[in-house]
Amino acid sequence: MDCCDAPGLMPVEQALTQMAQTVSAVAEKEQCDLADAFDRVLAEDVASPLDIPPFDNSAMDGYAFRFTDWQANNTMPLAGKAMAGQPFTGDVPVGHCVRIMTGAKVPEGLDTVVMQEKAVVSEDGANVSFAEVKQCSNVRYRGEDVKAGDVALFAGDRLSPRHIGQLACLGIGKVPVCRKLKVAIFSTGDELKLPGTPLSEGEIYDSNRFAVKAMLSRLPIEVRDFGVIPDDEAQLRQVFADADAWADAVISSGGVSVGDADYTKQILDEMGDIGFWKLAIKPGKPFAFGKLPHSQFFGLPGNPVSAVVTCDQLVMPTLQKMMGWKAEPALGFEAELTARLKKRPGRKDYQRATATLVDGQWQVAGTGNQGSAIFSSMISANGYAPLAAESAGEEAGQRVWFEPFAEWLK
Ligand SMILES: Nc1nc2c(c(=O)[nH]1)N[C@H]1C(S)=C(S)[C@@H](COP(=O)(O)OP(=O)(O)OC[C@H]3O[C@@H](n4cnc5c(N)ncnc54)[C@H](O)[C@@H]3O)O[C@H]1N2
Ligand code: MOO
Repeated sequence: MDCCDAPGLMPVEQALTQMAQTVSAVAEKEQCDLADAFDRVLAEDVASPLDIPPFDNSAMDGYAFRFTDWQANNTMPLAGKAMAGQPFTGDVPVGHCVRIMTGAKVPEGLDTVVMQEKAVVSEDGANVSFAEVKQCSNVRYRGEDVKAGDVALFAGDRLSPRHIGQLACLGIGKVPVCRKLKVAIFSTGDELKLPGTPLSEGEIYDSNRFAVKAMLSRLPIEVRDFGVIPDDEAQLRQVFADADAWADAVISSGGVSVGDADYTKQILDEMGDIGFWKLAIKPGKPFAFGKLPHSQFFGLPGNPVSAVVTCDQLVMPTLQKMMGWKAEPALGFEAELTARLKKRPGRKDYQRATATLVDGQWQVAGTGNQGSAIFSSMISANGYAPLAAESAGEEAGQRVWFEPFAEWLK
């Protein structure tokens, strides 16, 4: 399908759908200690092995008794103590109350707890009176949070601190997780130098590999970095083969355009299948997706902003699916634009933008020069104002959609 004024270019949404349909989730599972499970992707539904809470317990520090005993006599002798972890043992005699702490098991047969602030203790400490009592108050019942057998967490959940807390509540020490995805990365280009080394004329620093590696490191992914590969067809072919033999996904940057040293397309064509090569996205039109003999291939454009934005918008959602992670769509909101955003119709444009809260209202402004080599446009931004392919720019005062940067860009 062509995209309006960008003939021959596939729309972003179509590309995302095609990629999602092409890839599948890693099949291998492993058992992981709870202590190491943070950030991993759950491979199976987890049903609770027990009721949570496992026993009726007190929600307050106070006194427990039978409501009917209190109705008979609102002053009751103390029969003993129930502490968290040290339950009251034996039977509570009729007409008696028990001193109880928050989290302590409510003794057998008792049904009501009154907080200590609402109790009056006799001078000798032997009796306690309660003026006002609501039946069954301040008791947390067995299974009221999660019942044994209920599915508490689902296959495809990425284990956040909240999920880790839930697994711990359930007493689960070993967690079934998906194997970590293996992703190989490399940059291509004779002009690229390692940061920290001096530049000769015509050279620049390799920024894409570092940015992409940092993004991948935010997810449960094993990254293998093949470094910078010069514009040499034979070397490039060897790296493609080595990366493919090891990885589930290979991500290169540079060499996907039409320049004399842009060998990537030719190699992918020979070794595997090209899914698509050009998209109606800005920045990042020459973005490649394809299949190598063993792995999926993503070819990021060389320009640094294009590389980061296409990795963020196209590669990361596809890797999420490969990781087995059933991720939610990105959150966003509408906000007022404070200055014009320039754009030509044709490609969906991920304008780097800053959202600011002014007098309780969100306002959005672009970050200036949106050139695909202007990396500083990423730095003052805290998200995107994505403009639809057909948009011819947006005026100040209009409301635009704003998407905060995903966790891996922060
Ligand atoms: N005749 C045409 N020329 C170009 C087109 C086109 O359609 N026709 N597309 C332009 C667009 S859009 C982009 S984006 C780039 C993509 O080019 P490549 O992916 O082939 O990348 P290179 O040519 O290797 O590099 C482009 C640019 O980016 C710099 N670069 C490359 N790798 C890195 C890196 N790892 N870190 C930092 N900077 C990098 C490189 O030095 C170039 O300046 O093509 C346009 N040209
Ligand atoms: O990918 Mo290019 O972003 O349009 O410079």
